[in-house]
Amino acid sequence: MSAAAPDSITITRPDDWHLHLRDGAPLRTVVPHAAARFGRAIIMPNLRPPVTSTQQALDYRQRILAALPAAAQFEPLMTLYLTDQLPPDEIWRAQAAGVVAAKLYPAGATTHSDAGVTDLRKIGKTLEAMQKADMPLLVHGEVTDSDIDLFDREAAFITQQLIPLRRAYPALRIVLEHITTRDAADYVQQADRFTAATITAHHLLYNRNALFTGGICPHYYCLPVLKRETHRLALVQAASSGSPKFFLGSDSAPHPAHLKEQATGCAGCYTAHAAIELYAEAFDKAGALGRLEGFASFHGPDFYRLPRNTGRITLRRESWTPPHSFAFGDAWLKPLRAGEALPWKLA
Ligand SMILES: NC(=O)N[C@@H](CC(=O)O)C(=O)O
Ligand SMILES: [Zn+2]
Ligand SMILES: [Zn+2]
Repeated sequence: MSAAAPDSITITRPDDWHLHLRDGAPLRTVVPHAAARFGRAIIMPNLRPPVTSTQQALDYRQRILAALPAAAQFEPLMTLYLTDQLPPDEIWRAQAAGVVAAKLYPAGATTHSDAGVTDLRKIGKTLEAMQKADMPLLVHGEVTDSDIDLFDREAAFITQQLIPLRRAYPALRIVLEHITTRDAADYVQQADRFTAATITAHHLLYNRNALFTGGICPHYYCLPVLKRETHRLALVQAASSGSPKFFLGSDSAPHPAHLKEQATGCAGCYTAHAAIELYAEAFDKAGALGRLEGFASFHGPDFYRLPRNTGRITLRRESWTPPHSFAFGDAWLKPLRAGEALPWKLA
């Protein structure tokens, strides 16, 4: 085939800069999926109870490592969950112990965010410590105000919260996580070098029609929710632009199928079983496979100031079909594209 549409692509081993692994028995399903693809992953701290101390992060890290297959080489990069009460000292303790970032969940914005921050003014001292320690702040960027339309909550967060935050802590490295709108892509693109964003595979592949095609489809429901096509196109453009501000964060967020399929189904799409394959599909569709390596393997470590991985992975243009479910502790997990063919396969 021509160079424009190769049948295989070999790239530096990628990393996942936004990943939910959960805890307990489900780790045995989720951790091997991530470790087969990625060298490292930023592990989200929204457990119940949340990971709010250095010791909890270190203990959680051990449980993740214990769930790794024998030959796997995978480094979980741990994060702290910010609350109104997190003492600034904890930032220094965490950094000394190798915790790489802290996560801002506006209280009530998403899954397991009830212990999150109720008002940014309450965590000023902690943010100051982070800026001084040069520890990145990871942000779920949605306002929680019920007066704001659900589809506008990311754009409102940028104007109401992020721009003032950016101004108040100019040297704080901020990652706007899982961006879903043209507004966010434009904001990050024009922001300074201390600001970056992650983009999920599902937001590159789908618009909000996926939620309602043929009936309500809870396995496409995540937060921030899928947006209209113009936004998806802006995300594809940002991800494949070559800009170092955008990098891979799958936001693979497993929930037992019965909790997604009930009357109030919970938010989160599971993609860890095929994450890099789904990104390859999105980049291929955009005619931008040549830009996948920068997005998946270089821009993240460069922003986090970590070395790039040295190993490589190969993806082949070869159809395969993810199973209908995976065991998930005592329950079942339904992966994205369950039972539907994917065009790219990990060699
Ligand atoms: N993305 C989601 O829809 N859900 C995530 C939380 C989050 O990343 O906001 C989860 O933990 O389930
Ligand atoms: Zn989030
Ligand atoms: Zn997430």
